[in-house]
Amino acid sequence: MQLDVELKKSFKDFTLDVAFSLSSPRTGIFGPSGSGKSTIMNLLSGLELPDSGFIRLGDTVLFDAKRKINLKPNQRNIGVVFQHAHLFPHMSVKKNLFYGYKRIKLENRQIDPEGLFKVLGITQLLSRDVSTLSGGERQRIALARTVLSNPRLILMDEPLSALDEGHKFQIIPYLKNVFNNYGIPMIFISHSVLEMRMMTDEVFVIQKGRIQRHSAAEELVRKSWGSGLESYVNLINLGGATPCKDLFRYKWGHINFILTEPAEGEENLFELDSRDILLFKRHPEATSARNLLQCTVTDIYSSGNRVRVGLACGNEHLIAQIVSESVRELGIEEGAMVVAAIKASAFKKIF
Ligand SMILES: Nc1ncnc2c1ncn2[C@@H]1O[C@H](COP(=O)(O)OP(=O)(O)OP(=O)(O)O)[C@@H](O)[C@H]1O
Repeated sequence: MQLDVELKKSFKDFTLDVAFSLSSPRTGIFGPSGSGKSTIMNLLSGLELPDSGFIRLGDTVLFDAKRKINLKPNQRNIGVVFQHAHLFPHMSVKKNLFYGYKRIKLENRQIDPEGLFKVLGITQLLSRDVSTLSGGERQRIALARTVLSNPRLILMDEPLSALDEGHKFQIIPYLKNVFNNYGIPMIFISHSVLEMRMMTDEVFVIQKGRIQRHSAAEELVRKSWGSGLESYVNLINLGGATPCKDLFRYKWGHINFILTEPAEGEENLFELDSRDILLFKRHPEATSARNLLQCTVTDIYSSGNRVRVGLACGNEHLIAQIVSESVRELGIEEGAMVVAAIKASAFKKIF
């Protein structure tokens, strides 16, 4: 699916002026509060009228100021998930879900509801009253309702920001499942670097109504010193574990990791704080760290007295954060060989 956009919109004290084309089906729009993220969503979905420009989705022109084309929101076939799930409070989950579905033309009902409910893990919630649901459950219902309308594109406007950290991480696998199962392209808005990294492949960075940068999500995170993140967090997807004495062995490419945490199923996402990776020039003689990896330094980013060191361990990549004094002492430069030491307890399970 191709989306090409060129839009201008002025409010009293703010002007949005953006032009972009999506090349990835999982794209993020990232920027600080007031930068114009929601305005872009509102223009794309047809809730706001642009002053000028065009929006093309595949071969359909949704808006073209010059040609005076402006499809109504319900003609655009774009689904929107907002920060707060707008559900009918007096109806059951099932009634909420089928309220819109029944109004969809038969030929457009291409999503099997039962299958979708399984993918989103909401089958057991169907008879519940909406008022009894948690925030994360409500967002999954809102997403199900959007997907049932069989949209060509889903816009997610800060869908996780109203959730606490625990619920946020619980819902992310469901969002990914929907994407993996139905392949509906999505634009994900957030000012969280971590969410960008987990939910998107490429990111448009917007500031003061203009697109400042277009980069891979991973690149954004690696360079996001100024975003308030104290340190970089490595996200590591590991399969099932085998017990190893009283610890657990996981495979990561050709590497074996020893962790304190057991696996739950065949997909386990762990975070590893870049500050929890110690670097040595040579293999240390004796250490309490259970994981010692021979790595090549690939990148070095400095900010003040802190330095992020990109490491290649075979085909896998990690980022360590050390202080600039250590960089000098260890003679760390691109291409240098180092040994990374990681404690078994440094891996924290997200889901
Ligand atoms: N209808 C409107 N009338 C006047 N000003 C508006 C209107 N909608 C948005 N704005 C202004 O446009 C600017 C961008 O708003 P927008 O909601 O797009 O930002 P955002 O990046 O989504 O912010 P946040 O992350 O806080 O939601 C803000 O200064 C906002 O006050």
